[in-house]
Amino acid sequence: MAESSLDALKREAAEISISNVNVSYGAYHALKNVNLEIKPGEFFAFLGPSGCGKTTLLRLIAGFNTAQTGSVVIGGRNVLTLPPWRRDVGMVFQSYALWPHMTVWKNVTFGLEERRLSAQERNQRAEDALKLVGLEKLADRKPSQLSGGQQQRVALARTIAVRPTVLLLDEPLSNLDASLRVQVRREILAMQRRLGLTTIFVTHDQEEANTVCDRIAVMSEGMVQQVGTPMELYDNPANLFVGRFLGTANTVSGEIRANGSERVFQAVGGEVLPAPANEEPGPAKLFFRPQNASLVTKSEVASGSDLRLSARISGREFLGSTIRYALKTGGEDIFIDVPHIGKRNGFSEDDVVGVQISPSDASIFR
Ligand SMILES: Nc1ncnc2c1ncn2[C@@H]1O[C@H](COP(=O)(O)OP(=O)(O)OP(=O)(O)O)[C@@H](O)[C@H]1O
Repeated sequence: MAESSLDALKREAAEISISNVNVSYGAYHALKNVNLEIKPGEFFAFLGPSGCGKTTLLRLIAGFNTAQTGSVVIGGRNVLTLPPWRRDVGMVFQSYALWPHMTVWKNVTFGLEERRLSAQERNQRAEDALKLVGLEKLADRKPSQLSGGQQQRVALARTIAVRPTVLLLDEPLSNLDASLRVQVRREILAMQRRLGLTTIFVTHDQEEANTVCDRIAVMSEGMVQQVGTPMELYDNPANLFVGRFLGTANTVSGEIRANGSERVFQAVGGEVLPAPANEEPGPAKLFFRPQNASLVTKSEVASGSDLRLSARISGREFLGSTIRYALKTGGEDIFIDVPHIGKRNGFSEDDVVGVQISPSDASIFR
């Protein structure tokens, strides 16, 4: 498709600014003082477990929920008092919400008919939107004659045809099977990039958020826990919740103790490791990722400033390029991934080993 054919669909990308938002359903406090800045043209995710408030926040931006306090500013306008149809926001629902008795073409053009557009403009937008999602040849079909992935694309085309300044996607891939999910998420990303449209994607699947989004807000219990790029969140989680939600995490329970002006981490199993001098004494957890530690034989000495735990191997899984060892340290289970290189056999069950972690790859959380 020629680049110029997208002109009918393009708008200037809008910035979204969410400040001090609180939403309650009766006595239930669903969003607690949410603040977020989403940049023009950004592909942004609300990521978190079921019930954390993602959909509530998305519906608030769309105009289907009301807030007790705060503001939602889109492209410089506070939209909280505006009805959904005056917000210039397009939303794609998990269920697609297509009209079953209408053809694909009619589904896409229906929303344009109420707007004061010429027939030529309406047709141009519908044609461009269907081309953009690759469905121009199926315009005469009814939704029941389409696959789930195709229905999802019709829902996208219908939303894009109204030229929103912001695109909101509520778990758009959850009704698709695994291989189609990967394909459609790539298509959504390609479409988002071509239109340069500020987009918010709601998902509970961290892989989905990591692969398509520029930045992610990780949410839990109605609060934004951390905002960052996928790599920032994975490598530098702000707390245990974010660390655990974004991938396999090892935690070792213990306590920060003062040793003169120095601090140590005393693991529940008894081992004592150096800790950053600014840590307050008290219960704590040592956190690190399975691939950020190495295994050494019991007699090997820890190198440089590495932290070192003693552990016993309780199991191993051969994953091809890596071996994932399960270990027990002081009664707790941890996992260490070791690259499988050549034909080395590695460690065996019941071996007592040293687990070495560079201090820069470990965090102390409370
Ligand atoms: N209309 C409502 N009345 C009362 N409680 C509600 C209502 N809608 C949502 N809730 C509650 O608010 C909380 C947040 O719901 P929300 O749908 O925003 O979560 P979510 O993170 O999108 O979850 P999911 O991934 O399961 O869709 C949940 O505990 C939910 O039960």
